[in-house]
Amino acid sequence: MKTDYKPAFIVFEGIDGSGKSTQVERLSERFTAAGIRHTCHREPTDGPVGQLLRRALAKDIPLDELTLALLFAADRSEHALIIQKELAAGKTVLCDRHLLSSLAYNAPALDGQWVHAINTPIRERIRPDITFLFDLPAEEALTRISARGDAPEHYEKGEVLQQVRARYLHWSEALKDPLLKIDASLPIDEQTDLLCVHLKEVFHYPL
Ligand SMILES: Nc1ncnc2c1ncn2[C@@H]1O[C@H](COP(=O)(O)OP(=O)(O)OP(=O)(O)O)[C@@H](O)[C@H]1O
Ligand SMILES: Cc1cn([C@H]2C[C@H](O)[C@@H](COP(=O)(O)O)O2)c(=O)[nH]c1=O
Repeated sequence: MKTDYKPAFIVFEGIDGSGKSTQVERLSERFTAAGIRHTCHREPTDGPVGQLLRRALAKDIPLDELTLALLFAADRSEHALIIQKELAAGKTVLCDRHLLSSLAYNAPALDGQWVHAINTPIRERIRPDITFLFDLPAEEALTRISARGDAPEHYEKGEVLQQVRARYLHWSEALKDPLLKIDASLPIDEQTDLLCVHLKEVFHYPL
């Protein structure tokens, strides 16, 4: 069995409540147990632009869709520089959301090609080696979100998440980046096993 893996940029995507953060945490635990050096990231980031975005998502400050799309790209631009450094230092990067989120969420009011265009310089800096897309019907995601007990954020509404899910499926084909769609209704451990099998078979991670 080959185990000569090189550090990869691994992205987790899907609608709110689809289970991304849970899987980042589970995969991180498996990586730690296997001695794989890695770091966990998320977008929006915890940097200055990301913090502003989190306030807008929590409905603390009103920002329109154009401003949000520009801020998500700005936050990602800074983030790409950090990710490049982590990879160069030999660490695998697990990232909760990246470009596909902008295409899925920020394109309804705006032209999808324009959202793609403002992110193109970032794509030239960094591209995911693999994206795991956690696919779940919006109603199931909303049930999970309300069970979590947090106040619903800016995009956490049934009709919005239904459209976001459809745009995820469209853009995941259109981008042509390496992507594995996961049935997010499966039990948590079963999904983590699927991720590990893929990373072992395709990227030779010692999992
Ligand atoms: N496979 C699963 N089956 C049932 N419940 C799950 C599953 N995966 C995660 N959950 C639960 O669903 C809720 C949402 O999961 P999680 O926070 O990981 O989703 P998320 O995609 O990161 O959400 P968000 O984008 O809103 O932050 C959590 O309470 C989590 O424990
Ligand atoms: C990166 C990114 C995110 N969003 C949206 C998607 C979610 O509703 C929130 C982030 O919340 P999470 O609990 O951390 O998943 O932000 C977006 O609209 N565009 C983006 O580029």
